[in-house]
Amino acid sequence: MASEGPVETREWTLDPETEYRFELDPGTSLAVKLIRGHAEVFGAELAANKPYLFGSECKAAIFTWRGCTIEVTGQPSTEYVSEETPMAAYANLHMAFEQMRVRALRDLRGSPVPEYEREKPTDPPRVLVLGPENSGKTTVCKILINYAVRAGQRWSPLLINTDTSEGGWAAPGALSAAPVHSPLPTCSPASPLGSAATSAPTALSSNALLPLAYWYGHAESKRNPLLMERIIRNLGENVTDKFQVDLEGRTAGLIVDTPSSFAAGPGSSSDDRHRLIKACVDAFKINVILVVGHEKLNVEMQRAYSSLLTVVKIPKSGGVVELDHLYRERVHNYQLHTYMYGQIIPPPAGISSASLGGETLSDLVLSPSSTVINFGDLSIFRIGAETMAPSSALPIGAARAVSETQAVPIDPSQPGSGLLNAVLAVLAPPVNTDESERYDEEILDLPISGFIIVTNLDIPHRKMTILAPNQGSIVGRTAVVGSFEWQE
Ligand SMILES: Nc1ncnc2c1ncn2[C@@H]1O[C@H](COP(=O)(O)OP(=O)(O)OP(=O)(O)O)[C@@H](O)[C@H]1O
Repeated sequence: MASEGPVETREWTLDPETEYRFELDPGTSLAVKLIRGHAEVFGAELAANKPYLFGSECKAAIFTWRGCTIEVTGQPSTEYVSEETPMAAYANLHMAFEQMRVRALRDLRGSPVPEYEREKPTDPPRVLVLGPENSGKTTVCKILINYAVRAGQRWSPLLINTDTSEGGWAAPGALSAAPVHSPLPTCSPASPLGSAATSAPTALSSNALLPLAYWYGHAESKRNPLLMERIIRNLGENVTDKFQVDLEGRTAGLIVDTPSSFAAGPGSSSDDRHRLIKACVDAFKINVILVVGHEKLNVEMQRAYSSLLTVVKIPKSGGVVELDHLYRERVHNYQLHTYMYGQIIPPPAGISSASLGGETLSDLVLSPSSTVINFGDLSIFRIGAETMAPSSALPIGAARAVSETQAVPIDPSQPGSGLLNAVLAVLAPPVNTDESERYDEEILDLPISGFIIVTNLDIPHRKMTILAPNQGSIVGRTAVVGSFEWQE
């Protein structure tokens, strides 16, 4: 029940197993303080008496298992309390995964196993989350990861993001993986998974994550399924290598978030979808598929995989908000700006100090550097044809002029190079000295070391201005352009 307080501050008292849901308009923010009881945001526990800030266009829920009182400052465009949440089902899932982790760790350490558990498998959970658009896949991933991190063993599960329309910890267009050591805060659409040390390792403290990221370059996975598949397999190889040396880390398992196009939707061919799901299942050695609220997909997955792994249909939350195309474009811009400039959320009136998922606000302001370089300082490529239509848009049987996984060099001095205001991923230097592998092939398999923006092209003087998160030299490096455009 809401009660009127001083300027725009209201108290909400929540019954057990209910949640306060809110949506914010562009340019507004909301501070939430827990006054009594216990509460969490997508599985991350709120500390008492500390204002948590939620930024522009955020949509989230404060859930409580046993009841609580919260104080809310700011004016959401929508706010209400819901008594119907799927949290009990998600908590049961978490418990099942927890048992799998404990069995895996016990097996690794050679600890005694109770009689009734002897026959049970000792594999940790490696979970693929599938579902249609706006079904709450990312939210389910966050909740399950946060519960694992908070559990007795303080596991650090790997969270793998294959949804390139969401930046994960890098920028939109990237696929990434990172072990999560502390709960993921849910603060703003600009950093859907919270802070990561992608642009400024020193500026971010306890929550800093160092993701491994690969550049796909587009928001839609159906645009270049071959490249997507190759990147998934690359990520998988890295995860396998990591687990081979980090045996205890392996017992925490992993959770893979996927784009909605893996589930269904216009323009995504059934063959491509199944190939990409299969690529994830193979690459990450998936043993559980979660299908969020989609009967048909659940039946499809049961048919294809039930003999190999466990397929579970889980309920969709009624709180998940439908995000339209324009919202998603705005989020891409927020994410790119956050990567360069950090996250600056003006707190609502009446809140002087607030934290954003555990980080104080000043920690989150970054200062990128703008430098002028020569055209020849950077080798720039595009993967696949210049104007790549989705496969489904090509006439049946039509072959592409340029292979989808061919790295095509771009000459910045050519008019129409498409580089002005383009977002470029600077790749890690190649480690492969094997002469037999062509360099333009190898480019596809190099991880991202950072992102830059071309803010000016001076063709007569063969120079370009680059916005980069730091002043490190990029001379001699290789960069790949995608289809994202920087907007001031
Ligand atoms: N219980 C809830 N209450 C309020 N908002 C919620 C709730 N659950 C999820 N949301 C919000 O709904 C939006 C969509 O959720 P989410 O990103 O998890 O869906 P998705 O299926 O991953 O989306 P996509 O279609 O991009 O793959 C997000 O902004 C999320 O914060």
